Amino acid sequence: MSAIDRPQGQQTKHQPQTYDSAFLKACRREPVPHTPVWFMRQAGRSLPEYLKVREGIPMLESCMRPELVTEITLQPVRRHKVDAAIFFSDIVVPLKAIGIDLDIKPGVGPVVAGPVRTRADLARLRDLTPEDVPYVTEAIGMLTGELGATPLIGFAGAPFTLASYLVEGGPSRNHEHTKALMYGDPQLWADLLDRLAEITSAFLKVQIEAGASAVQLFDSWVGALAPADYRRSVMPASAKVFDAVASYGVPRIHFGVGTGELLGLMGEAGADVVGVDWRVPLDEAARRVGPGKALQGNLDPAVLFSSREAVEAKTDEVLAAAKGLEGHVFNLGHGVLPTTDPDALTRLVEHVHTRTAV
Ligand SMILES: Cc1c2[nH]c(c1CCC(=O)O)Cc1[nH]c(c(CCC(=O)O)c1C)Cc1[nH]c(c(CCC(=O)O)c1C)Cc1[nH]c(c(C)c1CCC(=O)O)C2
Repeated sequence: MSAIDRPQGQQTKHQPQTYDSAFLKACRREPVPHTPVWFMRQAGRSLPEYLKVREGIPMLESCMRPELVTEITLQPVRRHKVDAAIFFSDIVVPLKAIGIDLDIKPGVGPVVAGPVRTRADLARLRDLTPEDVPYVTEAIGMLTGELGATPLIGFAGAPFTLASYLVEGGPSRNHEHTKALMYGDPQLWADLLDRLAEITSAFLKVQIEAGASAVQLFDSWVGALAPADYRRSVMPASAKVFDAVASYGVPRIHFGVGTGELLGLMGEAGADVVGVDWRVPLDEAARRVGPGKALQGNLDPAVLFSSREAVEAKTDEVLAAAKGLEGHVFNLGHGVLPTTDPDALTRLVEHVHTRTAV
């Protein structure tokens, strides 16, 4: 029996009242009253109310203010009536919390002052404890009170994607330093990923213990790897993260971009729900992932810039491909693009709910 099949999460401080939500039911592959919907990056620049409260506050600082985090996390739930909230934070927050000198530059992304490329650099990655991120525990406590029956999704960056930022020193198209380390010094690479798996596991545990009802592990850039390299050099670390949180019984979602060839392995790593970008239709994704897993996805976020009719037609295509799935959580194939019309997102939620209502 896998952790997710257990009748009720054991230490469900994580909100027993969310247990019967459509989102958690779909993750558990149980029948749902309608297909649940949430959007990666649903909080953020597409919302005028977000831009207003963030004015003059740097991104990382905003992640450390529990009241602001609570407000920003709730904004898309209020506006769009999505079926789940995602905690407002960033994948580099735990790295910052253990003392890595980094910043999030607007329009660029995370930038690391001293890249991690040697064994001496690795020693800078110390363990994360709950005391390093008190603002996370505090914000989630506030949020679960406000959210009631709506589940909160906690998240973290997967070891490969975090390593890519640390080794490159910032965002990268080709991940050349990262791959140089992975192929050139496999032992140092394995040790780095293992260290990151421990930090990531600790960060997810903090969120679950504070009240998150599900977690998503973002391996956004792992689609840069071939399956054999993924299996050898990445999967053990990602599997370690999934194992570390298995006993909580909360659904574990795994997502990456351009991962069509990796979907089966990403499921095998230990996910209960596999996220799919828009490049592979969900029926084909289900064949690649195999039985016993739910899928999440997968409308191309750029489709939201087309006409209402076109958005509905493309959404219906996604829903048709999802018809026979054991469990489906509707989402975009990647994050909401910053210039998306928020009304298009609200209409999309309503459309999916109406079309799939039983
Ligand atoms: C790769 C990655 C990062 N961060 C994240 C990922 C994985 C998801 C993905 O694949 O997109 C995860 C993330 N980052 C943020 C969230 C918030 C929750 C949500 O989804 O609503 C989540 C889930 C807030 C954020 N994280 C960031 C913003 C934008 C900063 C701002 O609003 O000023 C937000 C809302 C900054 C960030 N942080 C990162 C990037 C690439 C950027 C964008 C840089 C830019 O275009 O300005 C690293």
